Amino acid sequence: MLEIRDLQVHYNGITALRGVSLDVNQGEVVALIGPNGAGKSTLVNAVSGIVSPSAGTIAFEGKPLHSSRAWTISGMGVLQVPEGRQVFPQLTVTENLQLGATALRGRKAGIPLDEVHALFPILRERAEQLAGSLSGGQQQMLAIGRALMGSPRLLLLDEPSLGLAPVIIAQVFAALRTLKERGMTILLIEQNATLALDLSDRAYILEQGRVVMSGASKALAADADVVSHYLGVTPEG
Ligand SMILES: Nc1ncnc2c1ncn2[C@@H]1O[C@H](COP(=O)(O)OP(=O)(O)OP(=O)(O)O)[C@@H](O)[C@H]1O
Repeated sequence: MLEIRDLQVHYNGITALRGVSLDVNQGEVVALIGPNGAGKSTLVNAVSGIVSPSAGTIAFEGKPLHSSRAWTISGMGVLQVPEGRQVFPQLTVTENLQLGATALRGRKAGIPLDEVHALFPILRERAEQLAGSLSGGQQQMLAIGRALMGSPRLLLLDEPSLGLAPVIIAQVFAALRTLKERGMTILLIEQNATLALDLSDRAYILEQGRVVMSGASKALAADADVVSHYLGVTPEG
């Protein structure tokens, strides 16, 4: 569904991606893990058209994306939940959700508001509250709900656990698991490799702009090198 080949991105002389190739198949959850500055956000920002690659190709269902604008890409159903949520603080929860539906642009609405409310009941309870007054966890749920209102064919999630308490992370990831069980295709960036490998089918590990390892998430989670480098514990521990 998504095919990335030899992708390179530079920012004013800084090389962020040095030839990354990656695939996401329909119905898969694919995780992208790696340390700070590895290039994870750059990769999803290139997919969604926020940054322009200097070389390489990105194709979604066979159609090239690498020279398309963000507006065109979101209209194709490639929808991003950005790092740091970025909800509209002066709009209500419901208004934020309604804005998400503008990404449909003629495509059929697949996920009605009721379903978003069922997934995140707090968004119904706080429907008329300004988004800026929500807690970080509630804003994360709103940011995911907003993307769902655009009926994503590919959902890009950038660090959904960032800055959240463990109990809230568990709620967010339970909702993501429900989406996965319904067959949603997801590319998930996570610094918390344990969470990412637990949810995903396959994963890529990025370091300094390169893929250093990839494979089935279960196999990676059982690999001693991955455990000691990325899961924050020693193989014995
Ligand atoms: N707008 C920008 N201008 C200049 N350099 C940038 C810009 N955005 C990212 N970089 C640099 O590109 C590299 C990759 O950054 P990126 O944010 O993609 O990494 P990341 O793996 O997502 O890390 P993080 O978890 O910290 O977001 C880093 O060296 C970063 O400093």
